[in-house]
Amino acid sequence: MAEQFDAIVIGMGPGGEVAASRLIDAGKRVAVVERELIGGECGYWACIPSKTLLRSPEARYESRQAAGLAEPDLDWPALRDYRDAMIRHLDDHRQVQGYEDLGATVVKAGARVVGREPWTVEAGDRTLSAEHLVLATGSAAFRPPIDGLETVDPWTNREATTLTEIPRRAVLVGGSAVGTELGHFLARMGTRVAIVERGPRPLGREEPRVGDLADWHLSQAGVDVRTEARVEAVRKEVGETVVTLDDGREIRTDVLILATGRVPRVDGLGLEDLGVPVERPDGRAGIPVDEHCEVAEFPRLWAVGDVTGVAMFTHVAKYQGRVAADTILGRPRTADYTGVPRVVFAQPEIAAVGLTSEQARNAGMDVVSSEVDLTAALAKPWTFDTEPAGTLGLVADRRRRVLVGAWAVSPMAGEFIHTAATAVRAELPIDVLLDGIAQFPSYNEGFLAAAEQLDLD
Ligand SMILES: Cc1cc2nc3c(=O)[nH]c(=O)nc-3n(C[C@H](O)[C@H](O)[C@H](O)COP(=O)(O)OP(=O)(O)OC[C@H]3O[C@@H](n4cnc5c(N)ncnc54)[C@H](O)[C@@H]3O)c2cc1C
Ligand SMILES: NC(=O)c1ccc[n+]([C@@H]2O[C@H](COP(=O)([O-])OP(=O)(O)OC[C@H]3O[C@@H](n4cnc5c(N)ncnc54)[C@H](O)[C@@H]3O)[C@@H](O)[C@H]2O)c1
Repeated sequence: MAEQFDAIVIGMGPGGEVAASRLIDAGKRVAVVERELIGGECGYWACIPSKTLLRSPEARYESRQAAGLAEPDLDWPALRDYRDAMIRHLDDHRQVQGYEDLGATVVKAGARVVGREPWTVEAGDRTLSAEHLVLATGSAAFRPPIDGLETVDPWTNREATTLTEIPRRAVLVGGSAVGTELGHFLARMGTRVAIVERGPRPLGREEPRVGDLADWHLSQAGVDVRTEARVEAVRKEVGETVVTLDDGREIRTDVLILATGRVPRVDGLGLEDLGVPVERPDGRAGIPVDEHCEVAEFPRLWAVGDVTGVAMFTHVAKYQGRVAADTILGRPRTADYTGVPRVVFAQPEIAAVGLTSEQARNAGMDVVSSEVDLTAALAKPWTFDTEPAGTLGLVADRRRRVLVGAWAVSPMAGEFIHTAATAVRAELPIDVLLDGIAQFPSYNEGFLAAAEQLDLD
């Protein structure tokens, strides 16, 4: 006999947690099913450990840039211990207890969907059924077809973010967000790092200028960035791994790290048997959802987070969790992704929002763009760093006189990009930006400087 609920949530990463919490708060009977750890990839093997690890080498480097400061020592065992505390020593019993205390049923097992009307799920030795089913199963590291890959025990984000010793040498395959962040971390910790990226520059989805600046800063950190290069084969030799590139060159390393993207986790969920699509209209993997995060033609089936393939960020997973839960609760919300910030926690931070110039042109806009060297335009970089760097760019639609995109490669870019995120989302008239009064001295003043460079007439 199935246990009855108002809603079942499969997968308790940030997307599932937000959806479940909102439904529980509203008094719904909720079952949550998690096969690993409540908190998901983000909490244990992605955002939390990576940002914790990045902070200490970043602060050490920043101390070199602040006048009159001596560089502090970095105590790796202490940083590692703090990282372990931040990932709760890979133990979620408090989270399980927390949800049970709130009245939810927690099932720690892999879930499989076996029926609809009502949605029926098997998890471990239990059968659960509910009117609403929320799929929040996230994504897993993509393993590219490389000869010999499995013979060299490659790391994914999981081994990299829970590392216990700093490797002497590392080759990162892929130079996007994961490759750039791990590249900075390892290089600043003393690892000899190479990044092998098949595209012409790192961070290929961003404005080309952003990729070029990312490349420059990685090189400054000592990373050997190889672009338009692919790893063809890898093999083990005594005590090391040999990486062969498509041009025949070889790199010798201690660890090979895959940073080649992620695939939505849909395997084993039983969705195909029920006819639920697991491919988006553009052919990419992911459960296609409408603007309420509901799966078309499958009423009361919802999907949130990485499994939707919309944008693989924790803040998007959480947003979709809010949209789906509120819609389930009878307060329909429509998801809008125009103002999603994209921050790579490199040094300095790399942040973007909205469209690139090319995307804006492809959308038929009358595109104007501008770029300012923040060190030439502002006082803040100089009060902050003795050897400052910082660049900010804007993309605007001349016809509507609104900002449609922005990017920055600068200290604190991950914070001040939110000014642009709000402007893009709200279609704030550029004239308001031009009449803006930002705090002096701040990086935010850069938006006025860059807006004044836009050729709007
Ligand atoms: C190295 C790295 C760093 C990152 N840093 C950032 C960052 O700084 N900021 C940011 O916004 N994003 C970051 N991301 C992306 C972020 O981690 C993801 O976007 C986020 O975790 C997605 O949340 P989610 O809830 O969709 O899925 P997940 O966090 O993947 O959680 C899904 C959960 O579902 C469970 N599950 C899967 N299948 C089943 C099943 N059949 N039955 C039961 N349970 C199941 C899994 O065990 C997992 O706990 C990073 C990613 C990586 C790899
Ligand atoms: N700070 C953050 O918000 C943050 C941090 C890390 C990851 N993430 C998210 O996690 C997801 C995964 O990130 P990611 O960097 O792993 O993936 P990605 O999909 O962003 O990029 C993968 C990169 O690997 C390259 N690549 C793929 N196969 C290759 C091959 N065989 N040889 C050489 N290069 C190859 C691609 O060209 C691309 O540049 C992304 O959606 C990202 O936004 C976010």
